[in-house]
Amino acid sequence: MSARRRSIDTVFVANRGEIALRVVRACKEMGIRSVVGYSVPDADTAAVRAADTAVRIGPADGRRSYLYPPALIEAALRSGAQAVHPGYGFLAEDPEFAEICAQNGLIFVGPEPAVMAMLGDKVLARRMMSEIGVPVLPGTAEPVAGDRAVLDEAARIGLPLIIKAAAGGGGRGMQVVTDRDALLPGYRTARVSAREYFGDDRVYLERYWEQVRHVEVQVLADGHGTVLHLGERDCSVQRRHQKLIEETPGPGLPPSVAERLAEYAVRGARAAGYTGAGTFEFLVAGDEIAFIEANCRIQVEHPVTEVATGVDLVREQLLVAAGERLSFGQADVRPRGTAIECRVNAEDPERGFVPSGGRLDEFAPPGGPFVRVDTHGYPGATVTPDYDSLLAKVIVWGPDRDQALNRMERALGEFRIAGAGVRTTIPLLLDVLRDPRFRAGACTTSYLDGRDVVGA
Ligand SMILES: Nc1ncc2cc(-c3cccc4ccccc34)c(N3CC[C@@H](N)C3)nc2n1
Ligand SMILES: [Ca+2]
Repeated sequence: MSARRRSIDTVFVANRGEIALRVVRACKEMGIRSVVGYSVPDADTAAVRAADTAVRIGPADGRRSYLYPPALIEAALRSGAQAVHPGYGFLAEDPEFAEICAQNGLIFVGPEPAVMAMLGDKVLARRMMSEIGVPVLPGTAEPVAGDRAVLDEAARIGLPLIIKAAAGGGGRGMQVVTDRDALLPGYRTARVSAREYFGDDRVYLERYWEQVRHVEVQVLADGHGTVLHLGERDCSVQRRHQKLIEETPGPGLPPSVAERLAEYAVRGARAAGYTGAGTFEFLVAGDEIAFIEANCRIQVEHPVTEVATGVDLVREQLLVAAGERLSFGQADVRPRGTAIECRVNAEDPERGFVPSGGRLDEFAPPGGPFVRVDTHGYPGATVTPDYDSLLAKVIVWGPDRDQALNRMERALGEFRIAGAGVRTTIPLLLDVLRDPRFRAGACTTSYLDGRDVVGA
């Protein structure tokens, strides 16, 4: 069934920070009116300043603003919007919110609610991918229920294993179990975390794969049967499940493995009936691949793919949401060179990465050839640690990885950020960029945990 075309002349942005500004910018370039919803502390942010209009949606507390559908829907309807862009985080992957938008005659910029619900359930997503022949790790076909089941399934799967929330994502609440005695305590902890973080305590087991790389594939699908991939992003350099550096192509990734990853992602998106921009995450070691989860949102690191391919993913999201056919095919997607993103967080690396907001007395992003900075910061802005600590994303392009890395080092060195109490992760990023092991492209997911790196 082909999507019908629906005209969008106003978009309500149900988000904040740099991604809200990113959506506003795409709207401006498309001649679409943008309306940003903001909470009290966000009244004078870059996104509010850039949007055509802005509507206050509630207090600082996310549960009564960015996470509160009645406030968001009411603001969207009052602003005359036909569509709601959820960004990432908050309600971006919440099927109920997508459903509420539809019930109120609003186009939700993302996949259908049922598709989001299926892919957002990690057990269902794993099962679907396995059924269409995509490799997954040994694990449970259902959420585990009860101590006996945990012990039996763990004996079948083997150790080490990882316990994950079925409704989870991004690594939050995961428990890695290396010996049998830690199984039941790990199971209980995982269930408490799952209930606390996601309001759903179902957990499942997977064999834990160490010394792997974390590689995700960007897909883009319209409502007329076209499903494309836009290449991969290596996200192995993370700290406590917070990605620090993302890059394309995957360093040392054999082309045959990259092709298989892309094919698996397209196969999964097509099987799920996916529409819009989505990401399929895999673990990779050598030529071994395992699917782990899918994301139904635009991701923080989407600029890496935009810079390498020249495709504006937010523009494409809005066109697909309006029922348009994609204007290009797979043969037109030709990633070039190397693109790298570093996330600059307002955290203090010297003090355990505690959030370190404050007034930005000095804020001068880098520039020069092939440097892009996506940020909501500006001189005089106050960065509130009320929400997340992401302050800026520095993305660079180079004809090869070495030149891109040199450019990133130069750009980060140029970034001037100062203010009372404001600290950022730039020093840590520079350390990583200068680390010969990172330069050699040999980092696995355990790199920053102090556990070492292995050959690519
Ligand atoms: N069966 C199995 N084995 C190893 C894994 C390794 C990761 C992983 C991926 C990237 C960074 C990590 C840092 C610490 C611990 C784990 C990771 C992982 N993640 C973490 C976040 C989410 N996107 C998927 N799932 C895994 N699953
Ligand atoms: Ca995820």
